[in-house]
Amino acid sequence: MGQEVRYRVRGGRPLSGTAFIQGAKNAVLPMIGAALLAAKGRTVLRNVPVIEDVYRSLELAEHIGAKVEFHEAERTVVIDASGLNDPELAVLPAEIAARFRGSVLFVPALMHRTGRARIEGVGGCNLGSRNLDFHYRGFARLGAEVTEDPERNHINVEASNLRGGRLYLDTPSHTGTENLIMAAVLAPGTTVIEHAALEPEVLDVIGFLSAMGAKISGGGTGLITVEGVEELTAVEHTIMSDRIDAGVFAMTVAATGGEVSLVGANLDHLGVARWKLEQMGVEFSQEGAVLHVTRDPSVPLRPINAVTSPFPGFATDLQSPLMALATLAEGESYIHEAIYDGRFALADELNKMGAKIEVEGTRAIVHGPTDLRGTEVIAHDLRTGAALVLAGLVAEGETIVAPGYLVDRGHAQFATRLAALGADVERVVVS
Ligand SMILES: CC(=O)N[C@H]1[C@@H](OP(=O)(O)OP(=O)(O)OC[C@H]2O[C@@H](n3ccc(=O)[nH]c3=O)[C@H](O)[C@@H]2O)O[C@H](CO)[C@@H](O)[C@@H]1O
Ligand SMILES: C=C(OP(=O)(O)O)C(=O)O
Repeated sequence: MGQEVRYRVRGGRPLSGTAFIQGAKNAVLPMIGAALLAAKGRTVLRNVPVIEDVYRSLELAEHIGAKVEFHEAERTVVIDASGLNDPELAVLPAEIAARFRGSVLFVPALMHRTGRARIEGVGGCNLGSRNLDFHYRGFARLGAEVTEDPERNHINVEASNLRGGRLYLDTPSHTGTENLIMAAVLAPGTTVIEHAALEPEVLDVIGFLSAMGAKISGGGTGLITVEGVEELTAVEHTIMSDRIDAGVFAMTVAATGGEVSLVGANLDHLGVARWKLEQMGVEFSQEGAVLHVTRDPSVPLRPINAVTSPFPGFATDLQSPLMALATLAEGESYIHEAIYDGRFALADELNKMGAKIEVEGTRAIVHGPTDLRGTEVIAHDLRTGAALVLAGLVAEGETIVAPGYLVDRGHAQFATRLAALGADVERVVVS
């Protein structure tokens, strides 16, 4: 039997001090995929979060022929993709690819560098249905042949002759936008993508690709135009800070009370989450690249209504910690999950801790305030895990959150960074 990671949390301490916000998971994963588009040279990525999804992504890059170095102490990744040209290796095997969502972001590099790709599985958080039809339909409109092998559950992509085309997304898919841009950057001619995502990570990826020599305009407007170029160059890039990590830390301070400085956090990147937290009683002040978060524990938190939507709307990835926070607010909070049809697994876990949450379809009513009690709870996905750690920090007694691997997928040194603020939390490895 392998090792299992758990988070052991004891509640009751206010937080204070400084937390360092990690580099963005949802920016580094597409950038590792984008680095593979450079046929020569070495790409250097800085401010890389030391998280499980990055390890999986680098394993996958090596598997298809790239050379990678992860200098963890320096949070720096070096990628040499000059060896990525063997069509026999153009396979994303389920044992790696099915463990994280970002594996789908390797398809454009495989299409351009080897002319083909076989996808044996794509993972990610289990949040209900998570289709990839926008990606595959877009690749097909650029000239790829995409076929499904339903018996083996594989997708085969043949892409010897990609060219620009007119593309659209039914909804502004985050990785869908990144993937279609990456498929277009080396395709001769002009590509136009309508209804593109506006997330800050998408803009960071566009900045990275542009530094590599790609010609992309319209980032942040919803209508992106890409002029295909012949080659891209390996460059150095510093990953933006992770707005979801920042949001989780801000909500944790909101829960425990206290005063914390978040180094690298950008209030503008929180979108509507900023206004919702302010309505609940959190105070923010941005001082250059440091965000101060304060919550007076003697003033009760106010309840909230929130509906998740693409940026700058309330981020679905912050919906779980918001639900945990709402259990402490004085009154009823209403949460509508409008991105995913299965992202309320947290409610039952919080109810085990004494919360009173009713779920009907994609809507939840949180009846607060409740006194949470520590117990053993299940992290069904990455943000459920983080939200349960948050709940544990205000619960009476001890809370055990497992499997911790899911938290480690997206939050680097989570326990260490919380403990530096005074929290009683440990990451425990059991065999
Ligand atoms: C690695 C990464 O960046 N992950 C983020 C990314 O996921 P991801 O890019 O997978 O999320 P999308 O924006 O694509 O998904 C949004 C919605 O569109 C649907 N859809 C998407 C693509 C498609 O081809 N067909 C389709 O129907 C999905 O099922 C979902 O309901 O954005 C999500 C929404 O902000 C975040 O929760 C994830 O943290
Ligand atoms: C849903 C998430 O990630 P992924 O898309 O990588 O599963 C997340 O980060 O909360």
